[in-house]
Formats: sequence, C-alpha cells, structure tokens
Amino acid sequence: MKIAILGYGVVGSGAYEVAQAAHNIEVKRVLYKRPIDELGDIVTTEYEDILKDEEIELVAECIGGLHPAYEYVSAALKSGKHVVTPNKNLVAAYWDELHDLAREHGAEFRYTASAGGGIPWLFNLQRQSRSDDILSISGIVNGTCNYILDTMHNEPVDFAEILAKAQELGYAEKDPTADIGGFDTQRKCVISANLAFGTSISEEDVPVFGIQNITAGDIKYFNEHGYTCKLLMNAGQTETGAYAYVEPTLVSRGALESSVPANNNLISLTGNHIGTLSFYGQGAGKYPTGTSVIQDVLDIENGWKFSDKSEKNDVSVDNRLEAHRYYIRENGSCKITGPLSVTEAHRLASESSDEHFFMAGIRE
Ligand SMILES: NC(=O)C1=CN([C@@H]2O[C@H](COP(=O)(O)OP(=O)(O)OC[C@H]3O[C@@H](n4cnc5c(N)ncnc54)[C@H](OP(=O)(O)O)[C@@H]3O)[C@@H](O)[C@H]2O)C=CC1
Ligand SMILES: N[C@@H](CC=O)C(=O)O
Repeated sequence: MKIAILGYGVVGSGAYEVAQAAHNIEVKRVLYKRPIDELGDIVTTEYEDILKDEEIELVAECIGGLHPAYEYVSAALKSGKHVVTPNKNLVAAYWDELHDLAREHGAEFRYTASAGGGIPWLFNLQRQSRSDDILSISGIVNGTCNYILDTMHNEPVDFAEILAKAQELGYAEKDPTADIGGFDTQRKCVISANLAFGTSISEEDVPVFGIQNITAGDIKYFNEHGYTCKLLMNAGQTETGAYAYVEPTLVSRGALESSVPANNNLISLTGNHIGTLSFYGQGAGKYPTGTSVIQDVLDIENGWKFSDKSEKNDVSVDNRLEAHRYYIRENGSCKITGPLSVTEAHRLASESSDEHFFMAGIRE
C-alpha cells in the first residue's frame, strides 16, 4: 500500500522510520513545510500532490492541532483515501463528522495512537465492545503528566524544570498547557468513552482539573500518608446515562496505577463479561506513537474492519452522583473532605479565588 505522511515532527518522523521496516507499505509522499535532506524528492509542500495522487490509498495525518488537519483529513476521506491519525484534538472535536465522512466514502478512519500512544488501547477497547457491554474505563493516559508526577514523588524537582525535560523528550504537546491542564486527558477520555459506550459525548461534557498547581508540599503530604498522585480519566455507565471526568487522584501504594513510572500509561476497561482488562506501556514518544500509527496502517492494509455502528446511544453525562473524598489545598491550608460529588468538587475549584488552588480525588 502506498501512503503519505503529513508532518515530520516527533510522530511523523517516528512513523516514517517504523514504516521502513514494515512489509507492504511504501511512504510515497511526506508533506512538510520545507525540504528534508534525507528524504529527497518524496517531500512536498503541496497537499494537492497527495490528494490528487490516485496511487496513494492512505493518509497518515501527523501535523496535530485542528487546522489545517481537519481540512486535510476531510478532503482525504471525501476522495476515498483511508486516514490514520494520532491527533486527539481533531478526533475528539470532529467525532461524528469524520466518522460519517469515512462511512459515506467507504474509507477507514483509525486513530489508535490518539489515546495511549504506543498502547493498542483503543484497538482493544473497540474489539472488546463488539461482544461485551463496557461498564467503565479509567486510567493514566498522559505520558507527560505521569513523567512529572512520578519524578516529583521520587526526587525534589522543580515543576517547570521537569516539564521542560518532558518537552525535550518529545512527550509534551506543542502547547504543554494541554498536558498539565488535563485537556489532553479530557480528549482521550472523550474518544475512549465514545468507543466504549457507542456514543458521541464531547469535551464540554467532561469536567477537567489538571496538575499545574501541584507543589512539592502536596507530594510530601501524599508520600507521608501512603498515597501516590496520578492524573486519571474516568468514565462509566450509570442507570441514567454516564459519568465522565478528569482529575488528579490519590491512589494507595498497592494500586496498579501507583507503580506506573515515567512516560508510561495504564488504562483499564471493565466489561460485563470480560471483567477488568488493563493495558500498560509507553503513552508518548516518537517510536511508541509512530509504531501505533503504522499498526493502524497495517490493519487497514490487511483489510481488518471494525463495524462502525452508525446508530448512536444518546448518553448524557451527569457527575452529580459520583462522589468520593477529596484532598483540597486552598489559601495555604489543606484538608481532606468528606464524600463530595464530582460536580460539587469541580464547582469549588472553578469558583475558588485562590489561583494556586489544588485538589485531588481520593480513590477508596
Ligand atoms: N508526541 C507524542 O508523543 C504524541 C503525539 N500525539 C499527537 O500527534 C500529533 C503530532 O504530534 P507531534 O509529532 O508530537 O508534534 P510535532 O510538533 O513534533 O510535529 C508536527 C509536525 O507537523 C509539521 N506541520 C505543522 N503544520 C504543517 C503543515 N501545514 N504542513 C506540513 N507540516 C506541518 C510541523 O512542522 P514545524 O515543526 O516546522 O512546525 C511538525 O514537523 C499531535 O496531534 C499530537 O497530539 C499523539 C500521541 C503521542
Ligand atoms: N502529550 C501527550 C502525547 C501523547 O498523546 C502525552 O504526554 O501523553
């Protein structure tokens, strides 16, 4: 299969290199803003060169962001080309539209790398959902935040310094606010929940609280009380719809999540029949993510199709009945609350006048 890769940054260059070792794939074109010496004349600055090339059956969009990624991906699907992307911004924001376009034009639209980086999480979630009722999903899905929190738990480091290191290692988003503010995790939660529950919730449905205000003092308190702090996504079915939220969470030292080091992710699903399945591995970085992109390409090349259900479950998110205790630090003093609903805790966070406010849910 002849393919084109759009963008040649961390993931695009990783995908290109991994593709060299994959049988049956030829990278015919790479779209980039300027020449790339080692790639020679396969590089183009004109997307039309790719779109109009009938030999190119698949476009791997690795530019990131919403525009022009959206325009490029839509045009590829409309012309019947398959699309693979690690771009969670795009997938979460245009969920219905891009799936509809793919279905209308008989193209495959796959985005395994958009949540879990190198882990075949979405692939297996979708696979499991064919024969099971997925009751809940949860986990660590941001490599940058896990790298920061893991390092802070183990050594006295400055937050800004360790974030800069995560950027240097290629884990962070172009604007790392997306990582530390929890928005990247929120998008991955949207994508995972939509696949799990066959629905189309959006980013606005998922309240988010990030880790940008965590301090060495908070971590010291957690270490002394036997807790590890992780940024988790959570979503599940309820009798009336679903809950879904993202927040720093204190887990006990014995919990699986507690021992997840560096840029790794740990993501779990609980199905009615299968019980709980957990997936672990590198959630960010050039080769893990590049590999995941090329695995999707190979699945399409092999003719593997997931039946994309066109009928949707209309699920509404309500976090009012989802309650647990919280660690809250406000205006310099910290406390452990009694059970608070997620709705109430996130309201407190958004209404606090303390710009350094921090909270973390406590998993019992
Ligand atoms: N890094 C990671 O570990 C992971 C990233 N992702 C996702 O993968 C996507 C790519 O991320 P990443 O590779 O890290 O980002 P990078 O910024 O490293 O790469 C993006 C590349 O696209 C190029 N580019 C931007 N706009 C255009 C354009 N209009 N035409 C041609 N090239 C363009 C950029 O060029 P220039 O540098 O010159 O601006 C850059 O080379 C994002 O959606 C990200 O969220 C998903 C999982 C993991
Ligand atoms: N910035 C993201 C990259 C992968 O999705 C992360 O740190 O997980």
